[in-house]
Amino acid sequence: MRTIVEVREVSKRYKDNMAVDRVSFTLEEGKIYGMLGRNGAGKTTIMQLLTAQAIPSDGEIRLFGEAPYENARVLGQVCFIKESQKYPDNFKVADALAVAAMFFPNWDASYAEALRQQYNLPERRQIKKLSRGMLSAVGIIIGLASRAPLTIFDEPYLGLDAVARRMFYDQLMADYIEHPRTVVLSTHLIDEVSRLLEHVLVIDRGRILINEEAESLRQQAFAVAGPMNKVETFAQGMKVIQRDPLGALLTATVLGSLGPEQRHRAEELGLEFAPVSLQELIVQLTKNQSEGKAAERV
Ligand SMILES: Nc1ncnc2c1ncn2[C@@H]1O[C@H](COP(=O)(O)OP(=O)(O)OP(=O)(O)O)[C@@H](O)[C@H]1O
Repeated sequence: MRTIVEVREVSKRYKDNMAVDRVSFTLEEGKIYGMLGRNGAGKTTIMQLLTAQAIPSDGEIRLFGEAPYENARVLGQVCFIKESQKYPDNFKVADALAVAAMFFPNWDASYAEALRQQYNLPERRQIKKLSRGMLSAVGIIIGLASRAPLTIFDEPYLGLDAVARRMFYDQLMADYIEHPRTVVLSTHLIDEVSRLLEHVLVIDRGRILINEEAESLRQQAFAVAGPMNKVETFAQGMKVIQRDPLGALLTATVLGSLGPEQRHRAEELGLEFAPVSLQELIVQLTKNQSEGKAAERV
């Protein structure tokens, strides 16, 4: 797979605050990445650096093999949808879509129109008069219909209800399958998007804590469910990272990979395996790793 983004030892300093601290990673063509992390971790700053909206204090960024700054050829291939997008004061929905159509070479006008109708966005309504959720829908439509080879969504769902968010995830998946491209999704709603993510980048205090395929992350834990006492017997001596009781039943999430011996023991006890929550796993790994890193720094 072709590498389309290379970030080498990049830092961004705001006065005495290191928002991004010597970060290196690559993004490959045709993959969906999750950029995850706590508030203030540095995710938006990294996305601004990638899209040339901020300049690194140190290090180097290459997009499609070139430096992105003031490089129209590169920036036409990148679509960055951010939560705080500003539009000119009297812009209508139709104007925002018309400008996007001019900017993005792969723009699909009929797809944009179909999405506009699905999200019930009145074409002639001024953007400043849209509700919060409708404003997010404008960003989502532009992000999807741009079909940009690198599309970045920074928490694109603010104000969207659960039905509309679900619509976005389904549309993203369907359109990505037909038109593969690289997508970066930054979100706090990890469980909602976890089925979409192929690769996970977890940022913590300006550094990368986890840079791993989602599938291999999922294999780092398993969940086992059944009568409470039997689950506890099974899990003795294991690292249980979460216990979800439901009446007399318990689902325990255990860190570690599931071997044939454990599978056999679980079967003997009549226990079942359940899917692991990526969100819970990331919370736990983040906790472990940042505690480890804090200890290293002492
Ligand atoms: N323009 C700026 N000037 C000064 N400090 C900034 C600026 N932009 C970001 N920061 C600081 O950089 C750090 C990282 O912020 P950033 O917005 O990248 O985090 P984030 O991971 O996107 O957070 P959230 O999930 O809350 O959106 C924070 O400490 C923030 O206060």
